[in-house]
Amino acid sequence: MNNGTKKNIDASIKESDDDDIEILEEEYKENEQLKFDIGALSLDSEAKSSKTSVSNITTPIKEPENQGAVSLHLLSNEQKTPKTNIKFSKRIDVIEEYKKRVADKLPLNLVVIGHVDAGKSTLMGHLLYLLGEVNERAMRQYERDSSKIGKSSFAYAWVLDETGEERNRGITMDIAIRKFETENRRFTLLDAPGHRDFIPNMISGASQADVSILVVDATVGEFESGFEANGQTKEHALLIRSLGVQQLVVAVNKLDTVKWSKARYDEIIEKLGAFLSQAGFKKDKIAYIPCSGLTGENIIHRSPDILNWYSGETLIQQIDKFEPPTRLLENPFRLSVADFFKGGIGNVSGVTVTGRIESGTIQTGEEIAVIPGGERGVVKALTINEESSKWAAAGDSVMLTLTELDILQLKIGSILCPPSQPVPITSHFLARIVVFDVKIPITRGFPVILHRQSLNEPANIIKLVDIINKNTGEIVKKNPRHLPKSTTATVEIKLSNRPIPLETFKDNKELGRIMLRKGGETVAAGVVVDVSFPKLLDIAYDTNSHFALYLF
Ligand SMILES: Nc1nc2c(ncn2[C@@H]2O[C@H](COP(=O)(O)OP(=O)(O)OP(=O)(O)O)[C@@H](O)[C@H]2O)c(=O)[nH]1
Repeated sequence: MNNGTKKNIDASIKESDDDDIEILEEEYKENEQLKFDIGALSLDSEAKSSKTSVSNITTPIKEPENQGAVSLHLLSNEQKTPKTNIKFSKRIDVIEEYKKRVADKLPLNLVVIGHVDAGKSTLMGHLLYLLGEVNERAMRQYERDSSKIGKSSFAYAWVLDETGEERNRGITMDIAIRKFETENRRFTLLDAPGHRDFIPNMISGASQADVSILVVDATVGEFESGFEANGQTKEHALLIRSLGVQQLVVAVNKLDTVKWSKARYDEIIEKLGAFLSQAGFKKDKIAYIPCSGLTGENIIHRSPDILNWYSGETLIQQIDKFEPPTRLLENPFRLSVADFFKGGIGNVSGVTVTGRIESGTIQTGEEIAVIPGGERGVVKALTINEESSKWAAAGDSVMLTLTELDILQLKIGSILCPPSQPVPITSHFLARIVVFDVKIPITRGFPVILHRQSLNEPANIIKLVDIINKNTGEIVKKNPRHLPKSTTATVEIKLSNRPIPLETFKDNKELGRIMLRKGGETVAAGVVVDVSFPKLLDIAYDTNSHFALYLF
């Protein structure tokens, strides 16, 4: 294991706690050797992969046809076992450059979540305005235009809700991205839609986040409807925790509607606190801020006669305290494609891909492969948050213009990676999941939509392997017939239409997280344990040619 990889693993160990979702991650930390043993399904994939020499030999990896019937498919060993200890002869020492960049202010991706109409866009729009990110003229224009259509209360929300449809409907539909800085942090703000119809967009945005603001509406009845079974407060909080977000600021918003009542504030934080601990947030990683996005109270300033019972931080002071996340800088480069289009950045022609770098680094001039497919392209231009750059690193949301690449080879959710270190693709894998508040228990064959970053694909839970005691990690039942709510379990999942790029959590904690949804509700979240399914068949295996024959 190289030092960088070890550092990443150590850091993720430090972050762990002992809650439901954390239990999944615990499995990995007990394992310095990175051996993995799940009951009868014992394997030692890291040991195997570390023996694999990573050569320059690369094989175009073709996406196999639909797996309705049994089909034979060739994969290279390299694809199966990406390794991290490769030295690139890069022109720029990106890790050094990255250190210089963050020495000044730490970059963080911040997602704002919460039930529909909790006031997310208004709060963040107002915050951007108070920070000087929206100029006076534009703000006055928003006020005039919103009042013209009888929606003057939405003026601050319009800073973020930019499309006509969003403004007319008064709801956020897609993720809005803005930048702002506090004294010690440089934020990329992702404003997520609260409406349940747009949860896939919310997942896509939240999967890019390091930290989060959860906005709750303090209005009598509104907090309650966001918090009940069908409300998005709980679902969003569970989703972001499952996506690896550990630090949370809860904005107890619209306190103006309850006359700045301390009793109401206390009631809300008590109810939420109990739930958030269950959802896996550590108490010392959650901060509660009383505020009003509409009046601006306690965003940057506080009037002592309004919140006279509160002496804590303002919203800005609190978010300035978010801690730096662990970036997988030394892992192989991985970018999950969030979107793509024909045309390039500036004068460069080509195909442009947007997404977040999940791990590793990239610089202009480098060659990448698109998985699945194996199509190659060369990075000709790149921007980080719309600013031109020669390089980018894990955690950056980027646009890459690629030349020599056929746009037809791109799909949302494809992974860009170095041709010598391709991400595995799989249509059948083993995962450890936590079952959410499901009405009907999960049974064998259960159909789901699998989410991984921006990718969503139909799949089935084809085998319930075991149920695990969430406190001890021990297997309490093998081959269960069903998985009721709150169970932690190991399951086999099979993609219905096509194989997808996926990595185990221990190889890449960003690409190794999945979310399972059904009928518009999130039914489970978890981590990928093994992607080398079905097991290698001894039909043909030629160690010299670096090829293994797999049966899908
Ligand atoms: N009284 C009061 N109203 C607020 C406050 N914040 C937002 N609102 C109002 O609540 C409504 C919804 O606000 P938005 O900011 O669009 O809510 P949202 O959470 O972004 O909505 P979605 O993104 O669609 O989920 C608007 O009418 C706002 O003016 C507040 O602090 N006090």
